[in-house]
Amino acid sequence: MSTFRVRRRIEIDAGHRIMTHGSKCRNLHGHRYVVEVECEASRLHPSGEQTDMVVDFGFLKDEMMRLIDAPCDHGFIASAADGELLALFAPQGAAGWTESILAEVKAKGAALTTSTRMGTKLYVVPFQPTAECLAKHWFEVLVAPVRTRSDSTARLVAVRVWETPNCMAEYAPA
Ligand SMILES: Nc1nc2c(c(=O)[nH]1)N=C([C@H](O)[C@H](O)COP(=O)(O)OP(=O)(O)OP(=O)(O)O)CN2
Repeated sequence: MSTFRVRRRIEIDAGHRIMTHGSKCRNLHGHRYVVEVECEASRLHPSGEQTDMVVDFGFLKDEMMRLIDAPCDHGFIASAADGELLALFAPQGAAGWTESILAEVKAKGAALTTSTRMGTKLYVVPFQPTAECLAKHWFEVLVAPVRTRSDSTARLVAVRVWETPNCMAEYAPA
């Protein structure tokens, strides 16, 4: 049986910190993240606007921009467990702000807000924002849209996240 594979990348700029890191990554810092998705199919579309494709690269870009770039580019990605960091973003005098963010993370798997002390973009996730965990998170948010946009032809098989040109993590469930 044949297998066709396609890959699509986007790049975003975002801040984060790894609060448990034993060294420099405890500091607030940023990366120009490269995020790559890989999809495969055993057959190409036989007809329609995606004829002879696994999935239109443009459709992959649309979904990556909607689900990764829009919430995270030029934002800060924070762990819901990083109370000291969330306190920096909490608006002064806004009682219950942290609790409502944590409730949204629990209900939806992540929370996006610009209602922060400086009005800046904050994306809160229920894990430490390592490259490994971000790859898994973005896999989970993209798996259904890839299926839908490809009319069930393409299957998302891997998400890769580069923090630097030299450091990459991959999530590819068995
Ligand atoms: N397995 C992982 N290790 C580390 C992660 C991670 O997400 N997964 N993250 C970090 C830090 O966020 C750090 O910014 C990147 O690590 P490091 O290689 O130490 O950074 P450099 O700036 O030295 O990278 P260069 O490519 O050499 O410029 C740490 N570890």
